[in-house]
Amino acid sequence: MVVKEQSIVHVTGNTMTMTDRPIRVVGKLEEPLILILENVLSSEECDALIALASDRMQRSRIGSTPTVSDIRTSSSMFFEEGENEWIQTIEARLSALMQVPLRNAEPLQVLHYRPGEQYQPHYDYFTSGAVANNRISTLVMYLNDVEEGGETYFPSLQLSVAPKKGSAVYFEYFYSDNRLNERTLHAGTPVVIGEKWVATQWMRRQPFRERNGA
Ligand SMILES: O=C(O)CCC(=O)C(=O)O
Ligand SMILES: [Fe+2]
Repeated sequence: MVVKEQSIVHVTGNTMTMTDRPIRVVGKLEEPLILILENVLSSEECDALIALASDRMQRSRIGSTPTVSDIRTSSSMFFEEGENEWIQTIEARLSALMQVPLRNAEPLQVLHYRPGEQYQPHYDYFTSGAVANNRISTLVMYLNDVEEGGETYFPSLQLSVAPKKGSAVYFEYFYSDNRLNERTLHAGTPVVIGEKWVATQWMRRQPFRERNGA
């Protein structure tokens, strides 16, 4: 008998209604759980995140590596936890959607890719040594439409998600069978025409934030 492993997010039907807006489930892979979601952010929220992030972007660094890396050629920034009303509203929605308490959330990140820029295949969880409070799930939200390229690609699953403003891809990697976690290897393929803005929410296994309740 093949027993399906517990997932963090439970989905029934094609709409997730526990949040302040109806989020549509337009694609689903069971194991590892991957969801393609529409209507996660409103058009106004996407524009606001880009506007708020724009003058705070820096060339991305990988983890604590002090040097800029070719693995990720985009630029990025982090919002402060609940730093304004937009962020507060969005963070509350993402916590409900991802079914993880807000105190386990990392700060919301924004990434910007120009033509030719990409994020090479990687795991979002940390693989070096014993990590006490590792990441368990990711939501990548697309803040604009990309003319060509810039898909989120899962090479082990041969699954490609095209960016679409307000949509998102969710995946989790908290399985006891590590082969399932490893299938969440993913990349941001090079942008060919246009530019790409995404916001990423990572969740931790245990509380991570100082504020927003213990
Ligand atoms: O840009 C993408 O499509 C993927 C972003 C990503 O993998 C991340 O932020 O961890
Ligand atoms: Fe990633």
